[in-house]
Amino acid sequence: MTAESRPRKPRQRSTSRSGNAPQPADPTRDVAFDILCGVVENRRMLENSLSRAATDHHAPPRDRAAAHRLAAATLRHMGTLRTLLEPFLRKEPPEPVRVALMMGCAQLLFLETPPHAAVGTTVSLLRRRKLAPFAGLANAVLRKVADQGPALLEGLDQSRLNIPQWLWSSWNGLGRGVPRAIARGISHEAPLDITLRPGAIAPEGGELLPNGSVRLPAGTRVTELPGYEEGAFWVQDAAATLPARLLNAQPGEHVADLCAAPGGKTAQLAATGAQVTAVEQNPNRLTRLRENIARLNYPVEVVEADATTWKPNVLQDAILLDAPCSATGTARRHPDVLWVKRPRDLTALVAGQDAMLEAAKAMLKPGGRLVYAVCSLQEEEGPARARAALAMGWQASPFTPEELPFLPEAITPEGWLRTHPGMWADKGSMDGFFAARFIRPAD
Ligand SMILES: C[S@@+](CC[C@H](N)C(=O)[O-])C[C@H]1O[C@@H](n2cnc3c(N)ncnc32)[C@H](O)[C@@H]1O
Repeated sequence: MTAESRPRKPRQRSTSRSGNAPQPADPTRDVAFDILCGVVENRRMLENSLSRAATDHHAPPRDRAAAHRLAAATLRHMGTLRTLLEPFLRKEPPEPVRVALMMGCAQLLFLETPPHAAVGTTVSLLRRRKLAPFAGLANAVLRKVADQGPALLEGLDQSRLNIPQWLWSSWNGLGRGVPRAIARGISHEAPLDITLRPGAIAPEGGELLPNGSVRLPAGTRVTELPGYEEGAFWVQDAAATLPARLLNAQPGEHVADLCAAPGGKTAQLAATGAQVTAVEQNPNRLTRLRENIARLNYPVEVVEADATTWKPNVLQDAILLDAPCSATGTARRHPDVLWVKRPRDLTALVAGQDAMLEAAKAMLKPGGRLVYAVCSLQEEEGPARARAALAMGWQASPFTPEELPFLPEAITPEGWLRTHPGMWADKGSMDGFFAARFIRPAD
């Protein structure tokens, strides 16, 4: 039974102003509901709503984590849930009511919540949120879904329904069958991947992946693993380890990590013995980066700066540019990305990526190496940026399959890296990354 499916003991009671009986408090579902309304109604990213909602509802860490998983499960199956509910709704309900119904359905169909709990808590939620007139509808609809839902699911093309049309079409360019493979990869909660500090011992129960990452079951709380406080490892998806690996930093080299927070790639670079400078602009993320580097105790210089204007004291031997992007490659960990991002968001992101590619030239020694990386599946942010870099005067330095002997299929004919959530399907999948390597030509 998952954390969010456990029947909860009412801790306090809140009285609805609609004149109904007092409703039991349920911070898990209150927080999940707020997160989902933020995504669906305001295109707000899950992480941006979570802290505020958890504070508003006085949700302790356990409820916060359960709310996160419940909201993520609803978002992961949202296309399916909308379609499945359609025949049970004679009139279009207000969007918050639909959100509550989808959350109830997700519990019934994907989280093994007992029907009485899924139905009862949804009815209570609507009453707490001044949506009491829809409580009867929710009761009737969710009871029907509990009965008929599993059979109805079998007739639905869930992979197709759970991916917005514009993303599905954009992924067709990745190859025949790839959009469906990606959709399948996204449909499961992602496991926890960690990268071990050299010489550290893997926590018990972890699976060693071919790239050296250690994979733990979804829902594992990283801070509770032995070795976390001592800095024995850091959180990093298996695919996210590849760009820094392909930069091939050497002991003593000056290496800049542009756009560094929360610092997974910074840690990888520091572990090689290179002299690493981590550049990050966002103050909140900078704090996380500093905390992570302090926990890992690596001698990294952390700089608060804009990567488009930062000037290093010495020209660098190598640069990793992990540019801000649409993050569509991380949809299995952040399914809100699917419903928050729009095609028009790409314009500003692409302009920023080009500005960083241009600026990085002046930071590097002639002959120095640059790896450009994005956790995006979008052509505009990947191959198109690699071509733009060549037009800016960068010289191509293609990756070879021999550099990734455990994943040669991720190296494209152009010598770029392309991973996606359809890869390593038998092992629990991986995030989508694009990377390309360049050399700064001699002047
Ligand atoms: C994809 S994330 C980096 C992930 C990181 N490299 C890692 O492996 O943990 C992109 C980061 O770029 C930062 N960023 C965005 N614009 C920036 C800029 N102009 N200069 C420096 N950092 C920037 C964001 O705050 C964010 O932390």
